[in-house]
Amino acid sequence: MANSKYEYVKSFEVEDKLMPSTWIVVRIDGRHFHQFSDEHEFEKPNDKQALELMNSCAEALLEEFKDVVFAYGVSDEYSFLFKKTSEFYQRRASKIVSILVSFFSSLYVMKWKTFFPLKELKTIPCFDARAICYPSTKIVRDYFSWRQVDCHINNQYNTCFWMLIKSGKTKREAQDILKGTQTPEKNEILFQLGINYNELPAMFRKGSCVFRDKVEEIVKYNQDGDPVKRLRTKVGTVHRDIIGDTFWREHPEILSD
Ligand SMILES: Nc1nc2c(ncn2[C@@H]2O[C@H](COP(=O)(O)OP(=O)(O)OP(=O)(O)O)[C@@H](O)[C@H]2O)c(=O)[nH]1
Ligand SMILES: [Mg+2]
Repeated sequence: MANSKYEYVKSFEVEDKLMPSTWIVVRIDGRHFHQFSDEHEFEKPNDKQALELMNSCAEALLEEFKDVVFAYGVSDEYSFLFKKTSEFYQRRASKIVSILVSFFSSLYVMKWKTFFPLKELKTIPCFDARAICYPSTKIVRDYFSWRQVDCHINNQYNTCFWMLIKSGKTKREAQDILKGTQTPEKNEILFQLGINYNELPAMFRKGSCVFRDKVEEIVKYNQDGDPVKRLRTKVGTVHRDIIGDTFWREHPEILSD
């Protein structure tokens, strides 16, 4: 197409390429989810269905975008890790961020009825997003450890808080009881209220990890009636410790170059 005299406006668009050969993390976070969770009467402090809806959206996102190799989610947030060599949209930040966050938001609406068949979606779920580049696998792992520590701290506090409320305390009283308490004291408070923190669902305590894994599946049965199996790559969700070495050592393909 011939250049028009208006073509020059394009020169105002700034380049926003993310640094090459770095790990890109896109973190999305629900907008005003404090209010959104109240409006939709999410269970406090954790709503299993709401978290599983988030996980299902993350799984679908990994199915769609093959360069996303891992995701970690907690509460109203999800972090998506692109492989280091990704050339997704020539690494243009605005393209990457906007595509991921709009894809996720649309999925959230589309899947709502599956997870909340009896609840009407009353307000518009909306997410913000940012992209960050990390230069080494150590820092990527520290990033996910940071999110998981946050999950633990918030979950332990919130569980104590809502259990104190259920036991008859006012919000003010619960806040005062928890002020300045460390992990062992919070565990003790929960124990007094009849809860063993370590027995709460792992999804609440550890958050959710989504990635591709090899799973064995039966393709057919042979003449002797024995199953013939093959390995297939499948996106799935687990709730595990990602702080420390174990998880990453068991899944070296996630952080390989
Ligand atoms: N009841 C309930 N609330 C949840 C659950 N997951 C997330 N939330 C709510 O979502 C909030 C997420 O925290 P933030 O992202 O800091 O708060 P926000 O209201 O979304 O604020 P912005 O992200 O700044 O827009 C929590 O504080 C809870 O109020 C859940 O499973 N149950
Ligand atoms: Mg939020």
